[in-house]
Amino acid sequence: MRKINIFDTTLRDGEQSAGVNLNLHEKLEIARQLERLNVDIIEAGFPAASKGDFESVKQVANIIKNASVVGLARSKQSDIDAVWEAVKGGVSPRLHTFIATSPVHMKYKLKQTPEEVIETAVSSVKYAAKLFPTIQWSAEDACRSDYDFLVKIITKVIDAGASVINLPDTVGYINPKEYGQMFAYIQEHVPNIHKAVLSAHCHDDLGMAVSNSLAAIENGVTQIEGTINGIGERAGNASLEEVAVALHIRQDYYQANTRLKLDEIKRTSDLVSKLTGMVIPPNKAIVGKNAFAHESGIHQDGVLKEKTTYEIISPDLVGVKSNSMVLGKHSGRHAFRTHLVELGYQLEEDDVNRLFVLFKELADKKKEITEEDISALLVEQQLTNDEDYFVLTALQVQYGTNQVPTATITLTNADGETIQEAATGAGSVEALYNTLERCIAAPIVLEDYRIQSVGAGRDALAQVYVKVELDGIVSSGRGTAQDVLEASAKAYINAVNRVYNIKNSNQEKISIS
Ligand SMILES: CC(=O)SCCNC(=O)CCNC(=O)[C@H](O)C(C)(C)COP(=O)(O)OP(=O)(O)OC[C@H]1O[C@@H](n2cnc3c(N)ncnc32)[C@H](O)[C@@H]1OP(=O)(O)O
Ligand SMILES: CC(C)C(=O)C(=O)O
Repeated sequence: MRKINIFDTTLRDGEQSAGVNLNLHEKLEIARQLERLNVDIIEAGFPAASKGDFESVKQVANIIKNASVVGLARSKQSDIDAVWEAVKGGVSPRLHTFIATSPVHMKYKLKQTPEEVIETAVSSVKYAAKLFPTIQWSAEDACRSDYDFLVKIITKVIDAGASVINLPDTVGYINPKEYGQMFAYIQEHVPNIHKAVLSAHCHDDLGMAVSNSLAAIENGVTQIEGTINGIGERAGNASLEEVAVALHIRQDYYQANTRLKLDEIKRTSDLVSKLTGMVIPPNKAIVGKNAFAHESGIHQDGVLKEKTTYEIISPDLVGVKSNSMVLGKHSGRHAFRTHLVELGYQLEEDDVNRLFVLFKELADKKKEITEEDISALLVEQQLTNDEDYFVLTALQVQYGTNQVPTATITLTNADGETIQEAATGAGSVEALYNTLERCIAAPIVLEDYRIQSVGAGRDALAQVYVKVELDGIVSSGRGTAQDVLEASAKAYINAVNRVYNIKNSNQEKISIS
């Protein structure tokens, strides 16, 4: 059985999904869960991109003990230095550096000749080799590159010190047969390729990212890069849970496996979905709500007689629980704490106590509290170290079938001042958002609004995700409440607060001495 290393880039390429921006606490929470899932490598960010990115890579490197933490860098000394400063405190620091190798990227983007690109790549790997024990080098847009040019540059970067060679399908263009052939060609023609681990990194523009990753494995690749739930730039990356479960279920065919604890998959997927606001489609393989639901009579009959008639994956395998314990207003601190641990959260006693108070408040309003409610509560209350520039103090919305909806809102700003405004709209949510825009006194464009219920039942919590644009910065926000309008207001304010936090963290680009 060949061992396949899993390189998780949820925190880097995953965060490149339009509208997703995770704060430091959220990144640390995801990193801890990735460690529980047992991924081999965590790409925690691009340290040269901003002070915030630098800090989060650094903190992830400091807390993760069972995976190698890597940062991304262009072929530039300042980017490489930023990665080193961020990851050097980690147990197994790594660099991931890249340069584009396709004719279109070299000519129009980099404005370099192929020979100059080789020179840039080799000199940056040589420079990095003085700092890093492990260097991964990627040929950006490898799949649209000339294969003989790839042979030439790969041979030279391995000689310069790279020990992992990644050939990404940056634009999601290739198909499985071609991707396999490309890796076969490289192994046949690069004389020193035995000194390097081969890695695949696929995008899903044509819906082939997972198939391409599996084809790469069939052709000698031993490292797969991807993200949880397949999030990422444009149509996303290869979904790691799909790759890992495909290898497990079809070991007979692939003769390869990962180290992942597959029963941590569902929890990881839920956490990433909640924190990024990227909702999982119900029919998504492995982690979708319907992935284990048998709907039609003939299927149900078959499953009742023998599960394997229609079930190739057991829900338990990936951590999907059929029976979740229900908490209510009579539950005590022990049951609550046990529940948090089962959900994978290790919190300080003070945080447990603080959340317990909120849990009791919710339990007074809601008959049964499910795991989903607790996760929503946690995500809402726990994972924010952002500064609150605006806090919702009071909210009133008037709505009647023959009346213009009107909202009145009171906010408190960072200086402790009270702001009160009222405005109308075509509907209640529009009235609410027109009023909030007045309170914040800045032009805010609402780019996306999504609402879903947390769990089932009439008293289910409402969870709202919004995407707003303010001063050229796009940010997502979320809010949870029993009332949909309160959840809508909270999500909007959360997104605006995040814009101000991003503006602050971007003001100063890091400079490493
Ligand atoms: C395929 C991928 O996913 S690559 C990773 C994508 N991730 C990101 O871009 C992270 C977020 N990015 C950022 O914050 C910014 O783009 C920064 C800080 C990295 C750079 O910002 P800026 O200095 O303002 O440059 P900008 O982004 O406008 O342009 C990129 C520059 O890097 C150059 N560049 C691109 N890739 C590379 C590379 N691998 N090596 C060296 N230079 C590169 C471009 O040619 C361009 O150079 P130019 O200014 O001389 O034309
Ligand atoms: C930096 C590289 C690996 C990348 O993200 C891509 O090419 O898609």
